[in-house]
Amino acid sequence: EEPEAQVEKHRYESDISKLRSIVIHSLYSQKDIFLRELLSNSQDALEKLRLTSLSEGSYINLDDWKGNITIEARKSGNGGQLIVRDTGIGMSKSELAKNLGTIAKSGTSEFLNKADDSSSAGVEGSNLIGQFGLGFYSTFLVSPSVKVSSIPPATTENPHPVQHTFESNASGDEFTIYVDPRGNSLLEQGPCGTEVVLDIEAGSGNEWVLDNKKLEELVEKHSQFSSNFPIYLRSSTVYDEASTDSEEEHLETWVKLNKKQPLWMKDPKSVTEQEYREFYAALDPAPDAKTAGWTHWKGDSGSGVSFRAMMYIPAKLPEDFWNKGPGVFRNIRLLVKRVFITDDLGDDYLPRWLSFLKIVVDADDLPLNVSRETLQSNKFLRQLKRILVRKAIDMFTRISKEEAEEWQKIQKTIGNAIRIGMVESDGKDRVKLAGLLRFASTREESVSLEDYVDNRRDGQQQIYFLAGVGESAESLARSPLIEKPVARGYEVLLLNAPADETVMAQLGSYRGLKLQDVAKAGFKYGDEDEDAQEKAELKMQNKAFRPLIEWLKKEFRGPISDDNYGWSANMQKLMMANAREDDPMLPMMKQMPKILEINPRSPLIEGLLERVHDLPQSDDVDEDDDADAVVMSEEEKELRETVQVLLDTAMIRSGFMVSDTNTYFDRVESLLRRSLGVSQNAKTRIDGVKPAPPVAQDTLPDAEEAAAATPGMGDIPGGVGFEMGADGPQFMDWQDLKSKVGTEKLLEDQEQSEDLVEALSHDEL
Ligand SMILES: Nc1ncnc2c1ncn2[C@@H]1O[C@H](COP(=O)(O)OP(=O)(O)OP(=O)(O)O)[C@@H](O)[C@H]1O
Repeated sequence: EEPEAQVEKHRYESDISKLRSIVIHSLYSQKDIFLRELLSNSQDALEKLRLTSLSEGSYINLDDWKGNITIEARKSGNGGQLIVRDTGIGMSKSELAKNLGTIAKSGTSEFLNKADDSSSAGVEGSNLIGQFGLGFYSTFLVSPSVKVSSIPPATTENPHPVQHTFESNASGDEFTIYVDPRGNSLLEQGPCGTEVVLDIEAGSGNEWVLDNKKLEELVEKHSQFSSNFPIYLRSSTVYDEASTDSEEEHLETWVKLNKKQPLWMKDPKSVTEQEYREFYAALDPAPDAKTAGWTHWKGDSGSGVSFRAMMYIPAKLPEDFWNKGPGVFRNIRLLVKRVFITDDLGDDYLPRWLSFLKIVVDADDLPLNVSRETLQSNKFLRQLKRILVRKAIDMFTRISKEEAEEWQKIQKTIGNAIRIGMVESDGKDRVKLAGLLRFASTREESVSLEDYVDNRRDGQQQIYFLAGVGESAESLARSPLIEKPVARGYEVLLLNAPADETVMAQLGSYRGLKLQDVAKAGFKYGDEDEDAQEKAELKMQNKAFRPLIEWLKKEFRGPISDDNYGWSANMQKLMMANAREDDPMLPMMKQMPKILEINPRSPLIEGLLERVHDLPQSDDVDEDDDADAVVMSEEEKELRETVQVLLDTAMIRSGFMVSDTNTYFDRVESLLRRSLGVSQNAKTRIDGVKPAPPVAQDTLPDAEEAAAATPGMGDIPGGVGFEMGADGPQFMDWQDLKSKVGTEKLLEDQEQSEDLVEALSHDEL
C-alpha cells in the first residue's frame, strides 16, 4: 500500500523532459488550449467514475454524487491561481506518478521524431499533442508551476484512500508527490476527485487566465458541448476566504457555463421539432435566426471514423451573402467527442454554394487538434466533405418531396445557390439539383421539371422555356416569342433568375427531353413532318409573304438577317450587365444580330403585306446604288417609319433593348402625331412659360438654423390633386383656359388667379 508521509522526488524520463519542452515551446501561440485539455480530462474522469460504478462488483455508490467541474480564478495582486476541480474518478499516488509523470500511450519516440521535424511549427505541435495524450502538459503554457491533488474512490483493495498532490515546475525535469497537507479536502465535494491548481504570475503575460470573461468565452468556444456534466465558474474574481462559509451563499456565486445539451448526440427520434429549432439559435448568431429545415444523422466515414452530425438550412440568407468573400462563413463546427476543435476548415472546404448551411459534426476519434494546415492530409475530413454535399442534396430532395409547400419557400431563398450548384456539379448531382428547382410556367405558378415532364404532350421531345432576367412571369407570358408554342398547346417554362439560361444550357436535357429555348430561332416541335397539310400551308405562306420579306430585307438590311446564331435577348442583357462602360465589345453586343420571325396569322403582318403590295414599284433602281439617292415616295417613307417602330417594339417585347431609345421615342411620337392628325412640324410652344425671377439678393439663414425651422414631413399640407366634386373630379376646359391665359385682364380676383396657376401646373405634370 501507499507509503505515507514525506515528499517523494521523481525524475521525468528523459523522453518526457524533452517532450514537455517541445509542447511548451511549440505551442506558444495557442496557449488557451490548456483549458480545453483540463476540462476534457475532467470530463473523462467523471465519465469513468460513472462507468466504474455501473460495472459488476463495484462498491462505488453514486446516489448522492454531484458530478461536475468547477473553475475558479483566485486573484491576488496582479497574479493568482486558477483552480479546476472535478468530482471524477481521481488518482491514487501511483496513478499520479504514472499518468502525469510518464506517457501511457506508446509511440513516444515516434512523437519525438515528428515533433523534431517541425520543432518551430506550433500548428503541427498542437496537432500532435492531442494525438499522443499530452494534454496535461499544456498547462505549463500558462503556468510556471502546477499542482494536481487527487483522491480515488474507496475500493476493497484501498478502503481508506489518501489525497496526494503532484507538483511540477515548467523549468525543472523532476516532479514531486506528497500527501496533501490539507488532508482529504476533496471528499467535501464527493467520493473522489481531482483538483488542478495553476500558478499565474503577475507580469508573465498570462494574467488573462484569471479573467472570468475570458474563461467564459473559452468554455463557450471549446467546451460548451463537451461535457455531459455541468461546468461552473465561480463568479467573484477576488478571493475572500470568509465568503465560502454558508452553503447557500457559496452556491450563488457559481455560474453554470454549459447550458445547452449536445443535441446531436441524441437519437433523432427522441428530439422534438421545438428542440431542433431552439438549438439552431446556438449555431446562428443572427438575432432573429430561424431555420427552415434540418437533417440529423449518425454516420461512418467509410474509413472507420464514426460521427454524428446535424445540418440546418437557415430561413433567411444574410443580405450580403453573395457578396461575401471567401473564408468568412465558418459554418461547420467540427468537434471530437463533444470537444470543439475548429470552425475553420478552410475557405473551400464546402463548395461556396453550400456555405449557407449550418453544420455540426462530432467525430468519435480524430486527433483533438486539427488545424487547417493538416486538413488536406486527414482522410476522414476528405471523406466528410463528400458526405456533407451528398447529405445536403438528400435533405433538399426529402423536404421538396415531403413538405412541398415549405420547399416552395426554401427554394426561393436558396434557389440561386442551387443553380450555382448545378453549374459546379456534374452528372447525377446536377440532375438531382435540377429536380429541386421550381419555375413559373404558362400552365402553373410553380412547376418542377418533374411536373413538366409528367404533363408533356404525346410524343413531345422537348421542354420549352423562355428566359428573361428580372422579368415577371406575367410579362414573360405575354412575350410574342411564346405565342406559337402556347397556341399549339405546349407548356413553356418562364425563367427569370439570372443563372437560368446558363443552367438550362448546361443541363441540356431532363429525363430524355431536350431543354429548348423558344427564343432561339429555327427549332422544331418534332411533329411538323407528319403533317402534310401544315407543310403545304407553310409553303403557301412563304410564297404569299415573299414580297413583304423581300421588302423588309431590302429596307432593314442591317438589323434583319436570317442567320441562326444570335444571342437570346436574355443573354444579351446578361452580357451587357457584366460589361464595363468602356468595354470595346459593348457596341458590338448591342448590335448582335437578332432574328425576326413574322407570324403570318397576325393581322398586323397581313396589313403590312398589303401596304407593301400597294407601294409604287421601284424595280428600276440599281441595287448597288446608295440607298439615300433613291427618291422614296411619301407612302414608302411612312411605311418605313411604321415598320421601324414595329421592329423596335418587337425587340422590346422580346426582351431586347433598342440601341437608341431617343430615336425610338421620336418615331413613336411621329406615329402618334399622324394618328392624331397633328402636323409633324408643329413645335411645342414655349411662349407663356413664366420665366424664373432674377438671381436672389437677400441672405438666407445658415443650414443648421434653417434645418431647425423646417417642418417635418408630417407637417406638409395637402399635396396636388384634383378637387373631387359630387360628380367626380372637376376638370377645367382647356380651350377655355387657354384663351384666359391669353387675356390676363380677365383675371379679376386673386382667388381665380390661384385656381388658374394650379390648373396649369397640373397640366404640366
Ligand atoms: N482530472 C483528472 N482526473 C483523473 N485522471 C486524470 C485527470 N487528468 C488527467 N488524468 C489522467 O492523466 C492522464 C494523462 O492526461 P493527459 O491530458 O496528459 O493525456 P490524456 O488525457 O490521456 O490524453 P488527451 O489529452 O489526448 O485526452 C489521463 O489519461 C488520465 O488518466
